[in-house]
Amino acid sequence: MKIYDKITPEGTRDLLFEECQTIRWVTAQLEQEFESHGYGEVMTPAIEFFDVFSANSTYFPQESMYKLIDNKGRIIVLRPDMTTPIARLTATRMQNQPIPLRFYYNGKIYRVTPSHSGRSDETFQMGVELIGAGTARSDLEVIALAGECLKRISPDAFRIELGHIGLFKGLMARLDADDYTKEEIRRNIEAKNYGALNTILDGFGGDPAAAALKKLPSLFGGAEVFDRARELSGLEEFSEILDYLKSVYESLGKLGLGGQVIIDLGIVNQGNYYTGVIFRGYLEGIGEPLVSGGRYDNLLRDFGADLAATGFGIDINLAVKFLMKNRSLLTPQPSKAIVFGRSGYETKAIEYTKRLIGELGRCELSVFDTEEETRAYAKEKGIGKLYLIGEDITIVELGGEVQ
Ligand SMILES: N[C@@H](Cc1c[nH]c[nH+]1)C(=O)O
Repeated sequence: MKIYDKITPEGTRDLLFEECQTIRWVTAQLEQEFESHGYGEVMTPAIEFFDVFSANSTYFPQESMYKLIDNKGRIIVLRPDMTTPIARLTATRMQNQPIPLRFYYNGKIYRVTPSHSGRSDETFQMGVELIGAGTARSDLEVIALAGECLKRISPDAFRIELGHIGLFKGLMARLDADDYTKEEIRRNIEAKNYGALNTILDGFGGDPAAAALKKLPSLFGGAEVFDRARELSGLEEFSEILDYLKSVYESLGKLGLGGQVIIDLGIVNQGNYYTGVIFRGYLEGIGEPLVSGGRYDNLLRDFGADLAATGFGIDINLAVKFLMKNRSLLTPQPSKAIVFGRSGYETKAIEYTKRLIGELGRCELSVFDTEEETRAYAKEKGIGKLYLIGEDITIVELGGEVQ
């Protein structure tokens, strides 16, 4: 008698109608965001050789990967992420292209998650990779873009946690631990599981690196975290990293994200290719991170191209979970502006709308014959700006003329 013919494998499930529609809605939003910032779409196979994910070091723990054997006896894996295949693709297919390269992707990834964790093993993921740039500007571009994506899904209720993998890696390098123990330490820091973390690290006696690792998960909050970290013994030699992170934090504040960004020196993303700033994005009411990303300057070198890079992935399933709870957010965002052509300037208005779409994104043309009707409609739809096109162009902010 068959017992597995009516269920799907652990960590997977069927998706029906509304969930499918919501996935389409989110992916369309993010596609627009990525395309408008100059990212081009790439697709890679769902299966890759195991070697891709263990080129020079193992980027994901072996046991987190689904494996198959191909007809020549070689080990194949269902991709546990998109960043590594894109590094392979870039190194092998994109030589001699002007850098930086900007890629985005939309596909499924597969990771074995612990039983009963409630997490999916099969996840829809979208994301970007900015390859060939190691500058602070590129870190900022990518984190700000993650902020824009979160805003598209939830205009107000999101937060970004910012950290730097250099602290964790620097401390771990001083600890004489095998790969298994390292992953255990990483997982317990990530889960802020102080009890289990302390038990493992107590095994290293009074090692100052072990003592500092115990403190990492508690180093989160606002700008004061930098001072707390500087005072901590074991972290003295990381002042350059802390200075850099602080400057990124301040720049994000200038970009209007100050209220949304918190520092968390205890974020240690899975995927051991990270080398610099790392970050996560959360939506209100969803405990797991929707966005996960950061800098990985050595991964492409493993494939033969010495290129710095940064990027992030967005868990579309979590975005859908959030949107199904907050359905009102699923309505299309209002246009940023409406353009009304005065009598005799109808075609000029059409041309101007096209130009504004390029500048602002979503804009619409007024098809009313009067300015009054246009204003009333704009107010009702929550459109913030009205462009009046005549001999001159007048911009009206809802509520008052500014030009
Ligand atoms: N591939 C990472 C996300 C990422 C993209 N670029 C950098 N990081 C993940 O799946 O978590």
